[in-house]
Amino acid sequence: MEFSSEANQRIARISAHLYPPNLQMEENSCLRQAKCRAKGGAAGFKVAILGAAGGIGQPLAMLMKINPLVSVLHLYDVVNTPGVTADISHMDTGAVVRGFLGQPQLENALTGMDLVIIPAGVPRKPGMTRDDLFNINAGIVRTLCEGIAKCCPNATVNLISNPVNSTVPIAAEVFKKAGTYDPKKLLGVTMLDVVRANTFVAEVLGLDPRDVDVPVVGGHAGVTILPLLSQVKPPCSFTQEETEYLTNRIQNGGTEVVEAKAGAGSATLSMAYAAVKFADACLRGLRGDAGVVECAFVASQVTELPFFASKVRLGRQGAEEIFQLGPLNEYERIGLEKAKKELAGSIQKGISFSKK
Ligand SMILES: NC(=O)c1ccc[n+]([C@@H]2O[C@H](COP(=O)([O-])OP(=O)(O)OC[C@H]3O[C@@H](n4cnc5c(N)ncnc54)[C@H](O)[C@@H]3O)[C@@H](O)[C@H]2O)c1
Ligand SMILES: O=C(O)C[C@H](O)C(=O)O
Repeated sequence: MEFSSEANQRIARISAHLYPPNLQMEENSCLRQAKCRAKGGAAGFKVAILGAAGGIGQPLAMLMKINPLVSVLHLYDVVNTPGVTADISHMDTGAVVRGFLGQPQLENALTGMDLVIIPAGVPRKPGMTRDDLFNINAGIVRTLCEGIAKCCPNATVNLISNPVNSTVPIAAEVFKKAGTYDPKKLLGVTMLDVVRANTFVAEVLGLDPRDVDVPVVGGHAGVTILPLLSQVKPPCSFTQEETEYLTNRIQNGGTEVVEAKAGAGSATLSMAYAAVKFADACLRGLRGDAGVVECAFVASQVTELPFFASKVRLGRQGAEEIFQLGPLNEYERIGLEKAKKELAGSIQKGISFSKK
């Protein structure tokens, strides 16, 4: 195919803008021509996924490519991003997709981002707790957050990597050290607990899960996952047996998947769904939509602990309002004490790691 020299210059200009040399995947002039003429990516937010080639990262990337609020999607991982990027980039939706491979490309992946979603790190195998992932994932999260502090200090961060109860405090310490910490913009993703709670409660009530809203507070591991079944919408009541069954199933939903996968990892597909639901809420908040409320693990004064998951209102500044827990029944009050005890240790572990 022949192009006029004027057209070639235009292609080169736009291509250089979209794909600076150090970001370029292999491409030929026909491909550049296609990029030149492609529409999309005009209005919207710039989103990076760190750990984009993983079990969560890939379906998450696919779902974010469909999200009309996203104009630019950066996919970063230490392996396999060229393939994932090529694959996702063929989807005929508006977001422009760029791939970044390995630490030397981290800064380019992050520069200019509005929202950074982090599912990077190792998942559990049967018999492990989330805390068993600490030794590997703490360092990964620290490095990635150092990059965020340097390249997109105003971005909202959705942190998925486990143990969330410790990785969020680690991220906060990194940002404090860099002088960029905005507690409203650092959100630990506990949406999967809400998604599971809605599903399991709907099963018991015989309802459509889309009509059910269960607040889940505390943190994201075992007894720190505290569903407030007394506050379910639509209003309903449960027998003691149902309350115990539901609380136990919601708290152990992650382990249920880890055991079913039998060594092949933990929840990825439901997590990608939950991550996109949460990221979409963050983007709607950033856009200025009113009344966007979801649960998240954030810096908090709801309890005496420095971090706690509860309902938050998402706005232009991130988690602009953090809601109190509301009235708890006796069962939930006992659960809250257990949750706080375990959470205190996990939070401290994250803070101590960062201060070493
Ligand atoms: N918050 C939640 O509700 C929730 C739910 C499910 C899983 N998780 C956690 O999410 C994490 C990822 O799970 P997964 O199933 O996708 O694991 P995975 O192993 O399939 O994918 C992780 C990806 O992270 C990448 N990675 C590793 N080190 C990296 C680094 N330094 N920089 C960038 N990328 C890096 C890997 O190459 C891999 O592609 C785990 O820690 C898991 O426990 C959290
Ligand atoms: O259980 C895990 O290890 C992964 C995740 O935290 C989950 O809740 O599914």
